[in-house]
Amino acid sequence: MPAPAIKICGINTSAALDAAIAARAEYTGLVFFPPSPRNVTIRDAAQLGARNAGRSRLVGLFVDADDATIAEAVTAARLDVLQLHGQETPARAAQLRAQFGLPVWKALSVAGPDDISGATRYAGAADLLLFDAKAPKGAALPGGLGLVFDWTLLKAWRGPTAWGLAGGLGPDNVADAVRQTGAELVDVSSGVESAPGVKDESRIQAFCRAARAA
Ligand SMILES: O=C(O)c1ccccc1N[C@@H]1O[C@H](COP(=O)(O)O)[C@@H](O)[C@H]1O
Repeated sequence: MPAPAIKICGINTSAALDAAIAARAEYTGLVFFPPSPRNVTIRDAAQLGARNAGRSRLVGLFVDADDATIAEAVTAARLDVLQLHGQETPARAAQLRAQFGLPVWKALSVAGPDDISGATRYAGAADLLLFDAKAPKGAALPGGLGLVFDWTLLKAWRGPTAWGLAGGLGPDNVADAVRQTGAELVDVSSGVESAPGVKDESRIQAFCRAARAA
């Protein structure tokens, strides 16, 4: 089984970006969602994009954002990928892909078997599906909560679209997650932090090492 690609999300400082790149994460993520403790301003995003300078593929995370918000972020940070983490429909995903000419990753909340089977509706609209745990009703954020879902549900996944695993991953469970699911990509945010929004360099390194050793 090939090692999964790795995305470290919620990068909001130069030190965190450098740590993710040093640990050879293929993707780094910037959160453009003001309620998140990981939210970056356009000014931060521009600085991080310039510092990244193509060393990792930069993913912009949006939650039901409008076109102007996405356009400003794409330009400022020189984003490589759009991650849609809200209620975006297949039509909206396809429209954003065409409009910005960038790959689109659609995050899907998983709580039961229907959430896996329903993902096929994004075939042809999204370039990658990111299966994440469903946030509880009333949660402040739709992701980044450190919640794990039942990975055995993924055994039923039969779609044609590339996919990745997110939700409650960390240095201690990522190898098991990869072995159990065969995920092509793993995505982590809170599991490599010392506090919400504060990335921990040693946890980033441990996560990447464990994911590759799976
Ligand atoms: O990280 C956030 O603050 C965030 C905000 C809004 C939507 C998604 C968010 N994070 C993404 O959620 C998953 C799982 O995160 P975690 O590893 O369980 O903390 C991941 O894709 C994050 O990028």
